[in-house]
Amino acid sequence: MSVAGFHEFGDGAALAAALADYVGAALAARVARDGMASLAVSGGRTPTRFFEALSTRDLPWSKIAVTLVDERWVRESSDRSNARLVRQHLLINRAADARFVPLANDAPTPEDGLFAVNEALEDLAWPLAAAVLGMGDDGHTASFFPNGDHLEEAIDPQATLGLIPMRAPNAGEPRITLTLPVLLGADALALHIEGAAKRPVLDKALGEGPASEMPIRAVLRADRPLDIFWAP
Ligand SMILES: O=C1O[C@H](COP(=O)(O)O)[C@@H](O)[C@H](O)[C@H]1O
Repeated sequence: MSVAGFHEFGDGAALAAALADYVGAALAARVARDGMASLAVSGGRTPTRFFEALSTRDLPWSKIAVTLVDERWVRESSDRSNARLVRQHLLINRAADARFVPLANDAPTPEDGLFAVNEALEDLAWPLAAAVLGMGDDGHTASFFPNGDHLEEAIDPQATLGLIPMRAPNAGEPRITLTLPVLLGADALALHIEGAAKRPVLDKALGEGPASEMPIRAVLRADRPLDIFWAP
């Protein structure tokens, strides 16, 4: 286990400010070194406050590209779209100058759209400067779902594909997700968890058991530093 820091906050606002500082520092360092930087963020319900805090940070946003760690294969008009969340809550204020590379397109399935998404991702500065993961109540992260049809490939530390479709009983719609090695390659890797109900889920994930049962374990057990940001 390689948790570099467990950062606990009294509320989501304090967490959002600290996580924005953490991600902002990683982005600024990469732009200073390479002239450009990439950030991959999670969707779902949790990141809204963090996105809004990050959007106000004084960063060289025109040199920063934002993408997602995973996406539901829905149109951006759907309120299930992670891209929609990013556009509404992150690509605003100062961050409106950032370039956004979504993980979904108009193709009918993730398999049909995969090639075009991969092509778009090629333009990003790799490895990621920062990746921010979330965690679902079932212990999934990104779209690494229990019983996912491509879970084994997605969480293989030696995975050769960087992006993979995923279908799972509890995933809702078909998904697309960055794979474990791409996420672990980020300069800064954060796990953002909010809500008292998720604390026992995290504690269970930190215990013994297979990663297939709680795929977040693949990240928690990886041989690289991970910073956990938690608030009740
Ligand atoms: O479906 C997803 O869920 C997870 C967790 O979301 P939350 O609503 O419990 O915060 C999220 O990290 C992932 O990006 C998203 O696609």
